[in-house]
Amino acid sequence: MSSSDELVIALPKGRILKEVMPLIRSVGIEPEAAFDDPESRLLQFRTNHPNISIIRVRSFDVATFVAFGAAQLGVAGNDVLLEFDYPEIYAPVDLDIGHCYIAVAQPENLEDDSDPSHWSHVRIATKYPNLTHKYFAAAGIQAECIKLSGAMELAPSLGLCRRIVDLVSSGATLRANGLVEVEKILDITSRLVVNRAALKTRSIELNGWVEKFREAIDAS
Ligand SMILES: Nc1ncnc2c1ncn2[C@@H]1O[C@H](COP(=O)(O)OP(=O)(O)OP(=O)(O)O)[C@@H](O)[C@H]1O
Ligand SMILES: O=P(O)(O)OC[C@H]1O[C@H](OP(=O)(O)OP(=O)(O)O)[C@H](O)[C@@H]1O
Repeated sequence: MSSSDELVIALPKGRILKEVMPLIRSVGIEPEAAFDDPESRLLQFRTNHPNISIIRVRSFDVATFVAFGAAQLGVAGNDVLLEFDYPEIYAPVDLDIGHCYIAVAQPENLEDDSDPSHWSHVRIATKYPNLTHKYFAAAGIQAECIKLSGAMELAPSLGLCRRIVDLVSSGATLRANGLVEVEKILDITSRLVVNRAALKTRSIELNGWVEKFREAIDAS
């Protein structure tokens, strides 16, 4: 499957997929049966539109596939978009799904100064080193980031660092691991993303899909 009029949509395969699929279906895109078969090892799926396929990848990789033009459309959280900050990605529609926020957290029994405005240097475990670095730099604080891919909440109790920057939704993961939120950084939702070059060369087609997603959100 690769011709110049093929449209590839990159979707995140993790927790957000079950919120994404009703939207994909509401704009009239239905993947082939293998998409819902847990035994299937397929990674690219045909749809009811002969020129449209769906790939299912890690949420960070959605941004990379779209930025490099390997996929023309996708769905990604603004956590991922801000972390990469790819100029090639345009994010025109807030899909109003994947609601959570990014926060700084630390052990509830941490004795030192927990007022961020008093810090000059912090060591932080996070999946978002660029975003974390920029956030603290804006406040004149140098952040030394230790990149993890998940389970950040383990880092303080095992002595990797004292603080983490991670996503929070219900707060249950922080609580279960003896951490408390110190500062909220940013609200997060998932966005429809488009490769900017493709938007120029295939503007009627891609703007048409952008409009359909907008209408689906407005109607929901
Ligand atoms: N607890 C949460 N509640 C709501 N949305 C979340 C939550 N955690 C993450 N998200 C959103 O979903 C996206 C994907 O989540 P996450 O990075 O945790 O992936 P995952 O489901 O663990 O899968 P993978 O690591 O394989 O990509 C995040 O980028 C974020 O925008
Ligand atoms: O506030 P809560 O409702 O507990 O949600 C927050 C958790 O959800 C995400 O992790 P996820 O479950 O996706 O696992 P991960 O550690 O692999 O990213 C995030 O990284 C937090 O750990």
